[in-house]
Amino acid sequence: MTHAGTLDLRDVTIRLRRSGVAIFDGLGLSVGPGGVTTLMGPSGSGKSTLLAFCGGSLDREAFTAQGAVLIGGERVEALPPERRRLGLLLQDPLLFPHLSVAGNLLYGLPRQRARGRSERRRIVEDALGQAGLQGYADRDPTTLSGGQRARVALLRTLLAEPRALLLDEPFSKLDAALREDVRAFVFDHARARGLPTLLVTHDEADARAAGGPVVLVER
Ligand SMILES: Nc1ncnc2c1ncn2[C@@H]1O[C@H](COP(=O)(O)OP(=O)(O)OP(=O)(O)O)[C@@H](O)[C@H]1O
Repeated sequence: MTHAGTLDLRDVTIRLRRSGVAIFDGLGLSVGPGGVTTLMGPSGSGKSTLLAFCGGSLDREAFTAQGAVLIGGERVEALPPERRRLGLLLQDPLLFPHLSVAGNLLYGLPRQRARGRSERRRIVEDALGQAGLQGYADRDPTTLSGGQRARVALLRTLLAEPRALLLDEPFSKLDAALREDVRAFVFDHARARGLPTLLVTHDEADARAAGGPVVLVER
């Protein structure tokens, strides 16, 4: 199933509440279906803050924010995070330790998709097969390697059928070889599904692999 659309930010201004300093002032950007836009900039320049604004998890006690976030033309900035249908991946893949790999994968699955036990099993096996993780359904996620956890976290995000991806340094803890594999896996999926993707990274190789425009965020 594809969820083609664009991710647009319009006239986004985010200020530190205490000082009134603007971290972003009238920012606009547009990511097309399957495109990846990379945000780069020094530590503290506001990259994660911008993703939090898009995803609906901005700390409103610390920041004030104005502007629009549109997914496929629909304004979402006033919706609660779970209704924005954005896939967020962070540096540390957060898998639920009390659930199996299959339990983690099925966690965000839209209810109408997984009717019976065998259907759910098929969805899990298909997803694991795509990621080279056949046979991992019943594993305890705490026994997986970093790269395997990263893949499971990505599969879980994709199975939840997001309309766009927000990636906050999701490759930075992986060693070089694995990093290339997981990166290709993420970008290939984003392209194949037509998902617009915003990537935060400090790594120029990530930006090159993403292939899209790079936005430099200044302090
Ligand atoms: N909860 C908070 N309360 C007050 N200030 C905050 C809070 N979170 C972040 N900041 C400030 O907002 C600015 C932007 O931080 P942010 O984490 O978005 O930067 P970043 O570019 O993602 O940095 P890094 O590359 O280190 O992850 C920084 O000046 C930071 O100190």
